[in-house]
Amino acid sequence: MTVRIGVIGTGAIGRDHARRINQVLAGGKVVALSDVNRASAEAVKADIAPDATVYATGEELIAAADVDAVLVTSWGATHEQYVLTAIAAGKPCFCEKPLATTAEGAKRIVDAEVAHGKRLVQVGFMRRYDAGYVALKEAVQTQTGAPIMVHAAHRNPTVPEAYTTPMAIHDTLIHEIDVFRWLLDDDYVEARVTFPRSCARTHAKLRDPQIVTLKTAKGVVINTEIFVNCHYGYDIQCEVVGEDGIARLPEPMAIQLRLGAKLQNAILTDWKDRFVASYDVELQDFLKAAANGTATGPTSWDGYMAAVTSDACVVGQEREGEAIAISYPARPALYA
Ligand SMILES: NC(=O)C1=CN([C@@H]2O[C@H](COP(=O)(O)OP(=O)(O)OC[C@H]3O[C@@H](n4cnc5c(N)ncnc54)[C@H](O)[C@@H]3O)[C@@H](O)[C@H]2O)C=CC1
Ligand SMILES: O=C1[C@@H](O)[C@H](O)[C@@H](O)[C@H](O)[C@H]1O
Repeated sequence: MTVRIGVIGTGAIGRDHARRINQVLAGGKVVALSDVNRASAEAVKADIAPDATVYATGEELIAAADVDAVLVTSWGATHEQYVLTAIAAGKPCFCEKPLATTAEGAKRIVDAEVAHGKRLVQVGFMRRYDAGYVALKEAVQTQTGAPIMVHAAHRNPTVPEAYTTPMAIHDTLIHEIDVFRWLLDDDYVEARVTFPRSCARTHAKLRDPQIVTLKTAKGVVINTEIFVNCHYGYDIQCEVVGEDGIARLPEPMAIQLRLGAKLQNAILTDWKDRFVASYDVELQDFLKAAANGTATGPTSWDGYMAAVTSDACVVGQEREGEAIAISYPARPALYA
């Protein structure tokens, strides 16, 4: 079966996911596009999906009879409305992170999906599909003993002026928040944020870098440095310290050079290149489940837990150094 896909939001990642579905993956075809900037949807139609219909609104796209499943890749603040509409229509929906920009919004999606009674939503936490993280999880579960600490870093070379201090949590750390819950099979109970002096390359609305410390229910302490003007590259680091040993996330494959009296390894500079393979695998997973009218992979509950934790971290930014407690309701059986 070919799953007929509608894409809402055809900017950077929407365009890239449309390309994946039409040119890389099996079992899907982009038949519908929508963007508040119609010219953007028309450009994706011209370049990638010539047979697609361009709709004026995301709601019209979701209602279209020939759309079997939906990709929500618009700005974060608009995700909730489209995911709720897709659930109401009973259509599988892949939603880029964040699932919603508030924990209340994410909870409304959880409640709607639970009321529907079947999984329909996959959240775009692609790191769970990264071969390095999958291998790391295997090592943590089978070799290094019970985890005690995690040391991590999320570094971007630069961010635009519009990127503010809370975005370091909602837009950037959110990947670590999700992937460490999955990696450790654990939940968070506490968050704390500290700021060293800001780096010279940051701007007025951004305190950069920052260090977020999360504590889990099993007592693991996770320290993550978020440094989004690090200048030198896009660098994702993670080391899990266990009872018997230490497991470290592999570096992306790179040719090692012995050149000019130096031993060199190139470092990537763009998140698109770092996680290109995981985006392919996560969307292939979505197409496979959508063909059966359902969804697998990261759940609405995972999106909700990430939103609850993000909110606590943002409070932690406002109350530097203070431990902020994290609490949430019981997990519904749909997400067991
Ligand atoms: N998983 C990952 O690694 C990544 C995820 N993202 C997420 O994907 C989403 C989109 O990010 P980008 O593509 O980088 O942004 P972008 O700004 O390049 O594209 C977003 C598009 O959505 C459109 N849009 C905004 N509001 C809309 C609405 N109400 N209805 C329809 N279209 C609307 C905009 O006109 C724009 O074309 C964000 O939530 C972002 O956090 C982005 C980059 C990487
Ligand atoms: O989701 C992403 C971006 O929105 C975000 O700005 C980057 O920091 C992340 O590494 C990338 O994966």
